[in-house]
Amino acid sequence: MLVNDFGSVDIDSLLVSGAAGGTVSLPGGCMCCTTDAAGLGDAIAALSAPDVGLDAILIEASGIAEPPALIRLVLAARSATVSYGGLVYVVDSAEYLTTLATHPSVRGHVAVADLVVLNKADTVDDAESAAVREAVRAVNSTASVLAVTDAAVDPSLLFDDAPDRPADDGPRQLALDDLLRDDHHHDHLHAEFESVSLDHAGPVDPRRLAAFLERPPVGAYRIKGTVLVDRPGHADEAYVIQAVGGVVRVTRAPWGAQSPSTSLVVIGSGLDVVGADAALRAVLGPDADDEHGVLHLTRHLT
Ligand SMILES: Nc1nc2c(ncn2[C@@H]2O[C@H](COP(=O)(O)OP(=O)(O)OP(=O)(O)O)[C@@H](O)[C@H]2O)c(=O)[nH]1
Repeated sequence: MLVNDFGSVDIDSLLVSGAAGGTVSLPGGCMCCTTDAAGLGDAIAALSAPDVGLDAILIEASGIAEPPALIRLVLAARSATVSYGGLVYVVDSAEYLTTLATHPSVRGHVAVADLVVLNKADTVDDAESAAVREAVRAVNSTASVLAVTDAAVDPSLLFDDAPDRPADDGPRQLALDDLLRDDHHHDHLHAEFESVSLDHAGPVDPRRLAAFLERPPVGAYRIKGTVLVDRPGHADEAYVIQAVGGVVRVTRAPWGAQSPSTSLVVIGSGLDVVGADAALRAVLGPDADDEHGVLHLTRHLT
């Protein structure tokens, strides 16, 4: 976790104690005012080295940080081992409308969020809750919006299970897959989210898939999967898709034991499941006369 607190940037050395080198410090003050992404980029690069073994890096911005600037810094830090995981904005349901009146700039923060968590749902009645949701929707018509108590968000909305680890690999930091596994053993105290999936033996239309990923359905948080692009020179390996809030990452991977096919899932909250399902199915193809359409997908290759 990278914590950005009012001008001084510190990484809690305990939280990254398993990381190579222990603590990484970011000189230069508040991330939102940093004109040069090097400090943050270097820290993200150090933390994402495969031997460090972190599953995810969470940057907690202070209340005054500028989310658009933070997104730019994180996007600039993308690499073969780092992809953008989305901007989550946590709202105090009881205070949000008052805060909007006193700090109108909050609208600009909510506007760029990929997931808006309406926390403290237990402190508002249905009418207040609906008014908060409407105020969020007024500035952000596409984000996932999830009302919760105690900020209890199902981690599967945000992350995938990590690849299998050895069953007993000794003392180490708690990993996200431990959390996910553990979570499945409990009653779901957190709000439910929706998902829509597609498994198809055939290929996609790459131009339509790219458009779908770049402009995801309302309420979608992330889209992932592997797809077959049935064009000469493209079908020999899978295209592996990850997208959050229109930020698309595409890589190639061997089919291995899997026969070439298409498998996609859209995960979100406030998702129009029927509409998202129809939009997802509409990416199947390909259009026979669109030989250059694949460029719309390959331009996202990393
Ligand atoms: N009733 C209620 N109280 C909550 C909920 N979530 C958090 N709180 C309380 O709100 C207070 C603030 O919670 P924190 O987790 O410290 O919030 P924070 O945003 O991290 O605060 P900072 O340290 O200022 O960044 C605590 O007293 C929590 O117990 C909720 O869903 N319902």
